[in-house]
Amino acid sequence: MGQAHDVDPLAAAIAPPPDETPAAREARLQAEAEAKRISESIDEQLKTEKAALKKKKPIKVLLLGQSESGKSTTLKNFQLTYSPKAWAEERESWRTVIQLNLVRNMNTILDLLAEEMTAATQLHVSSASDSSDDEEAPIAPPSRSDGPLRFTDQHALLKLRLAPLHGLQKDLEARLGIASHEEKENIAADGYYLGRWGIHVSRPQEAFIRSHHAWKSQVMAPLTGSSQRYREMKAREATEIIAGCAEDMRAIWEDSIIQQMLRKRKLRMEATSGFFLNDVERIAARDYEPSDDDVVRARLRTLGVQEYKIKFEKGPAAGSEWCLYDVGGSRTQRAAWFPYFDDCDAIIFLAPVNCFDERLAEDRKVNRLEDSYLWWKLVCSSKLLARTEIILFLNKCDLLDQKLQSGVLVKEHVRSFGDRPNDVDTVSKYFALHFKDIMKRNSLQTRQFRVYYTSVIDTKATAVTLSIVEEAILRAHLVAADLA
Ligand SMILES: Nc1nc2c(ncn2[C@@H]2O[C@H](COP(=O)(O)OP(=O)(O)OP(=O)(O)O)[C@@H](O)[C@H]2O)c(=O)[nH]1
Ligand SMILES: [Mg+2]
Repeated sequence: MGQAHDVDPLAAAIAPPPDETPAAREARLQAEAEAKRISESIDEQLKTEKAALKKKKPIKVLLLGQSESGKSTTLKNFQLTYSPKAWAEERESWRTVIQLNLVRNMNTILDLLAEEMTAATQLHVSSASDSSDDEEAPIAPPSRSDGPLRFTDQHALLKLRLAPLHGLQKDLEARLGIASHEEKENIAADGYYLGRWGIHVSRPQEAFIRSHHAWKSQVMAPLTGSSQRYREMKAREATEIIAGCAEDMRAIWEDSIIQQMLRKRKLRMEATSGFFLNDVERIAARDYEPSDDDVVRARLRTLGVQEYKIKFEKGPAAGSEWCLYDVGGSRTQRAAWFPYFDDCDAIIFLAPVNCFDERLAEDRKVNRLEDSYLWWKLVCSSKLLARTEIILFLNKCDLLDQKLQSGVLVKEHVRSFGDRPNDVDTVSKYFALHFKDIMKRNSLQTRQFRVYYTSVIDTKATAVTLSIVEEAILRAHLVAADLA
């Protein structure tokens, strides 16, 4: 009885008949082998289809790095290099942003001028000690070691004539759907210190975008009837005001007392984001068309995470679609990065190397280079990114070069640098070694350290870098698909 229970009914059902002839056995074995072959080929096909599907999925690339590291500028380089038709179609929409950048540059100077002129008059009236508490001041107060600024009536006149630019700034922001006063606490805390000698001068408040679709459609989307006429009228009005102010803007910018004032305030306008004052004449022309370089240099802060789909028109990835995610880089926005780590093919991490002597406005105790190291470590050690390709752009090498040439010594800010030569090559390689070391220590599995020394406002050089990066990302995507 016990034995009867041990017989497997299925095995019994498929077992060959006890009286099977050799010919029948041969036929059965052949049929079984054929069935196995078909089953294996179906499995193989399923695997290939799954991999093909994964390969077809858009490649996802995340651009990470602190604010003003150059993420949005890198994204623009991707668009310019790989999607030139779409880029050309959008170029026009950047005119308003560039006008806004220029007007804001000038208003920064006018605000300082107003402050200095008031201070100069007060100096005559009273010798009362003004507060030296500059923590909250948007721009550093005048340094007392500089000589007095000898303003003339001409300065007062220019200031008066350029007064309409304040209203125009608001108008342009409104046209772009920009909320420059919204979330003021974030914005106010988001100015870096541009002090040439490490003295902390925060940059003027910036406007930001929530959605690139939104602002582009504000200036580009076809409208009808009175809305379209109103928009065209506002655009013409802005162009006219700027054209009318062009000469005065140039006069202010080139004025020696104004330059002295900026030096005194330790504000290097040329190093600030979205600087266009050297191009006043060109941009203020009524028929101004933004050049590729202008668009690449135009500055709009990113808020949140912006998704860009780029259809590659050329290169090894031609025909494929990539999803690039451009994120806001200030500290308050970094929590929004994490959900995008999942299912991401590659990360391009931007670290500005010129900022070794600057501090975060969000936290004035934190050095900007240290902040990059910290977030690089977080990215390298993330479990979700364990198999993601990570590429490092040590960016703003051009500004690093300028800073070193102006006499800033790295060893005074990064003690471990010691007595190495204070040149751009040695300094950037030294920083790269540190990033490499962090990656090695913190990656969950061995990964290749891919580093590029970039100045992403140089579109030609960046196109070359991107072609190498493109291949690496493509390869990583295919390998990941085959492993899926
Ligand atoms: N000189 C120089 N300027 C650069 C370089 N990269 C970016 N910039 C400028 O730096 C400013 C900030 O660049 P963005 O690309 O807007 O910075 P971001 O990382 O997107 O900043 P958030 O949107 O605030 O996170 C812009 O005005 C750029 O033109 C560079 O390599 N060299
Ligand atoms: Mg950005």
